[in-house]
Formats: sequence, C-alpha cells, structure tokens
Amino acid sequence: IKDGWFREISDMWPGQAMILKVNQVLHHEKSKYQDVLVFESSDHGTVLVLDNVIQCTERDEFSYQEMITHLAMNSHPNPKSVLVIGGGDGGVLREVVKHESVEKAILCDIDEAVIRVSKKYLPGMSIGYQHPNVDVHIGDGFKFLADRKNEFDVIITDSSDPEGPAESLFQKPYFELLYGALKEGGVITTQAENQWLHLPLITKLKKDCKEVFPVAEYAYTTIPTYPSGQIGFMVCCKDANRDVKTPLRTWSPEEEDKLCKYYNKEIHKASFILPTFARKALK
Ligand SMILES: NCCCCCc1nc2ccccc2[nH]1
Repeated sequence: IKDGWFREISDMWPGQAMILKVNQVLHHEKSKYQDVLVFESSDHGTVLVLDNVIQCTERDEFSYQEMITHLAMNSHPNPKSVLVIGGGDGGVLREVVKHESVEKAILCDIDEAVIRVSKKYLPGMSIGYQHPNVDVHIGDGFKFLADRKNEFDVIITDSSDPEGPAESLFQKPYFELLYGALKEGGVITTQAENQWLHLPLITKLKKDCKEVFPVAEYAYTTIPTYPSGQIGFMVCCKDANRDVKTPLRTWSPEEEDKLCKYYNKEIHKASFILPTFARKALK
C-alpha cells in the first residue's frame, strides 16, 4: 500500500492493475500459506487480499458467491450433501444454506487464517459458518477428497488463483478426485478465471474436465474488482444427460428477489453465452 492506495499488481495480468483507495488497514499477517491482508476501502467496503490478489470485497462479492453456488445447486435435482473446497471467507456457505434441501455442508480450506480473519472482519460472509448443518475442516482439499468416495451431490471449488496454494486445484488429477467424491448425478463448479486474461488456461481446463466428466461447460459473471471485471466457472456433471445451462429447479420471482442480488434463472442461462473468440477457443 502506497500513498493510501492498494495496487493489485501481478504477472497473472501483466501491464494492468486494479487500484483501490485504502481508508485503514485492519489486519496483515503471514499465514502458514500466504500473505493475508484485510483493509477498509473508501468505496468497496472491507477487502480481503491473499498474496497481493483481491479475493473479495463487500461491495461485489455477492456476484461471485451467488453464481459459483447456484449454477451448481440449481443444476442438481435435490442437493443434500455439499462440499466447499476453499472459500474460507464463508460467502459460498452462506449461499449453499439458502437451499432447504441441504442436510450437510462441509467447508475444507487449507488456511485457518482466512477463516479466522473472515469471522472477525467479514461478518456478512462468515455468517455462513453459523448454520447448524455446516462443518469446517482445515486442510488441503486435494487430500480431503482422496478418501471421500460417492459422498457429495455438489462440490464447489472456490479457490484463489493457480499461482499459490490453489495450484493443484487447476490440474486434471483434482477433477478425477472430484468425480470420485461425487454421488451419481453430482455437479461441480470451480473458479475458472477470466476469458480476457486466461483463455489458454480455460481451454486446457475444459479439455481436462471433458476427459473426466461427460458434461463440462464454462460460464462467467461480471464482478468489478476482479481483473478485467469478470470471472468464470467450470460447471460439470456426472450425468451425461444433464443440461447444466438451464436451471433444473428455480425459485419463484419473489423468492429470487429475496434470496439473491445477482443470480436469477435468466442470468443462469445467459452466463453460458460466450463471445465468439471465447466460444471458438472453448469448442
Ligand atoms: N483473481 C481472482 C481471484 C478469485 C478468488 C476467488 C476466491 N475468493 C476467496 C476468498 C477466500 C478464500 C478463497 C477465495 N477464492
């Protein structure tokens, strides 16, 4: 932070950087895995930064948390058992428990520091931890999945970027573990980066997913404080006949307006519509 501004400079998005005005640094530590920074911004609420990369801001986190969760949950007929890998801020859990069908939601994040600071500084997201059906496991998601077979209806991988602790969550072996941990008809979503910045990575990701899952599609959302203003998701299903691009279950318009600020049944479908340059690369 220099002259009161935070600059998100990274070799993952060369030559560009989001810059946010800092009112006050709330917390800064070196955890076992990464540099953890929390600051109060002038216009985006509280901001969580891991290894100098913005993970979430109070102003626009709902876009990412709602889409990565409901694209999966509403593509499953009756999700009862849900696993979240990463997502230490708790926002995805907050979204998962909006579905009454959920009997058990487990969160597995490698870094206890993220959970600790989210509980202290991000109450609007860490509220997800308060639900009685939620269990928290601190550890490597990769190892956690290795001995779980045929256990989950939905698995959401809310990871940070490929450079850092989440690197293994972008490789094919991880998708094979996800496949094995899912029950029949299970659905996954993963954080799958940005079509303007990471198209080669997404192309490889989709190719790997298609070798493991019969259905694998890329969708994206708009989110001002992620690099280039959007981020995508891989949405995969074990059931070859499932059309993940159309919600299987929908809330009524009134319920949708009450439950979500971004996700709705139209934007579920629209999020899979890609510009030509991306559609060609992801064919
Ligand atoms: N450069 C885009 C980063 C996307 C990060 C998504 C995300 N947000 C998170 C919050 C806490 C822990 C893991 C997280 N993963």
